[in-house]
Amino acid sequence: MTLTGMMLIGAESHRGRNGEIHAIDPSTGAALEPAFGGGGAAEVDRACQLAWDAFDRFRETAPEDRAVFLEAVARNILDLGDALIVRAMAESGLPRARLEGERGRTVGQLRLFAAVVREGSWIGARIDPALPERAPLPRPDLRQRRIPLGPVAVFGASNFPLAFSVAGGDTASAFAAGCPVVVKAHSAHPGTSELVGRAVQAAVAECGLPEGVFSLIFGAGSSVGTALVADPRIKAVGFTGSRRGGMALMEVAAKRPEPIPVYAEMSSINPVFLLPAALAARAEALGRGFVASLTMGAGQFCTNPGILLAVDGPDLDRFVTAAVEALGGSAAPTMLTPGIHAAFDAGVAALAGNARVATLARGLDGEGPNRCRAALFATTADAFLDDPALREEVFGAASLLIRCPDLDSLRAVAERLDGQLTATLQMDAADTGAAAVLLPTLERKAGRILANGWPTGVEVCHAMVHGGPFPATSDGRTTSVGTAAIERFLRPVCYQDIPADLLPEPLRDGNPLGLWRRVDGALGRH
Ligand SMILES: NC(=O)C1=CN([C@@H]2O[C@H](COP(=O)(O)OP(=O)(O)OC[C@H]3O[C@@H](n4cnc5c(N)ncnc54)[C@H](O)[C@@H]3O)[C@@H](O)[C@H]2O)C=CC1
Ligand SMILES: O=C(O)CCC(=O)C(=O)O
Repeated sequence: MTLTGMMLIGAESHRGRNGEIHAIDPSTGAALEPAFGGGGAAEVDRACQLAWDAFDRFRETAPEDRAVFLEAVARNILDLGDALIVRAMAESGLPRARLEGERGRTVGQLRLFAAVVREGSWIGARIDPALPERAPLPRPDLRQRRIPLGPVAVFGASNFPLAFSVAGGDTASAFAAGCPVVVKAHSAHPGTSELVGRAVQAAVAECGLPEGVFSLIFGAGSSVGTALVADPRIKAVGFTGSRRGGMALMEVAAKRPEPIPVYAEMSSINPVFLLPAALAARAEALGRGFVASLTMGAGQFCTNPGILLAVDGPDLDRFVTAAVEALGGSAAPTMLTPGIHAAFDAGVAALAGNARVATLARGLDGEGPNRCRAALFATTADAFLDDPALREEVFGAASLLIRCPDLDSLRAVAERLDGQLTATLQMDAADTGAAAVLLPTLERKAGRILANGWPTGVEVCHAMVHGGPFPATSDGRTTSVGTAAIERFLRPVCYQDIPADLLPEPLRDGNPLGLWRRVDGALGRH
């Protein structure tokens, strides 16, 4: 498929006239063809109107039809073949194996949501039949189901050009819920976005859905994103990116005459607790495992292990020796964009220049622009507690070890952490007591707590939580990965004494869709 540089507004291709966006190959710094025309208020207005016009029909599609649509998107993405991978490699600097894996995850995610839609428990059907004889007052007939919120604005993330972008988790879960989607493409990978966007657009047509189910808009700067979130026909937002960007969009959403939810996944430093018995038993292996997790993908994961906490002593020194050796030999991969590289270098320079922070190791330097030289720093618990700057995310392969005098101090540091996507315990059986003391704190701080693994690598499944209290996300009640992500785009409606022939199918007597329903309190397929 030849790239056109055009936006996709419903069924049409449309060239934007608000400036030009060129992808940059971060490994060379060269601009890639074609130029993508930026959108503006007119394109946002048209896409939102089409999405609104599509909403009532799309939301009432039968579960089977919506599932078939999600599967068609997955199939069309695969049908793009190697051209998609080649373009994504050029635009992101990410290696082939990583992008092929990410494509598998993206397609798997769409198919998983198709299965969720068919299974139907997301509808949340509840029926409390009327009790006309109840004294002192009769109970009316009450039936509840969940309906989609309305058109959703999705912001593609730079660091996952497939799995968190045009047809990524936000889009898949919004479609599954029955929401039309207007995507604001990330300017770092416009070609990848157009290719995937065309795969979605074709699936909409193949499935006979209204064209407004999907649109894709380009735009440099903040105006397209702001206009999209401000548009009254948009009813929710999915975002993965910087804290500054997420907060700006939350503000736009909150200031609307009708405020809307923004599900923004923003910044996390993902503490790893190296507990004493685990350190004593396997300090060297932990050091190497940590560096592998830290440096994977140039550390460009929001789940990257950005701080380590441990009680100071000889076992921690063994860990440091192993980590320093591994990190000192780590190659310098290309980062996603010149901006992300510059932000990484600035964050590393700030840590290196902090008088209370020691530089333990730097990775190898590399040829060419935008290389990520990994970095490991150390500080004390007191310094960490005193200096809020040490709690900020440095996006990329940089981490800070906090040497604590004892377990009480380690817990005090944990108490002062901001909200996190993950918290990791490296522990042996003899650490169970220390872990039990930390656990309530970690539950309050993080969306996912792991033992004896590393936080990078998020399984797409039913039990996953990829979320957490602010600032990890704007709404810690939800997840952006896994099937529970559908919950973000639904709200309950109760039908009281509504005549049977007006009731939506999921709530009709006889359970025509064969759903799991809670009838008079009892859950069953009735
Ligand atoms: N926590 C995470 O998962 C991630 C964090 N980042 C952080 O974000 C930094 C910049 O990377 P980007 O991926 O470009 O993220 P970004 O937050 O700058 O941009 C993401 C998207 O939001 C839009 N946007 C940003 N600010 C906006 C505003 N004020 N109004 C309207 N739209 C706005 C952008 O146009 C883009 O489409 C990185 O250096 C890193 O620190 C980046 C990727 C993932
Ligand atoms: O590691 C993953 O699979 C997800 C990470 C993520 O959401 C991110 O880096 O933005």
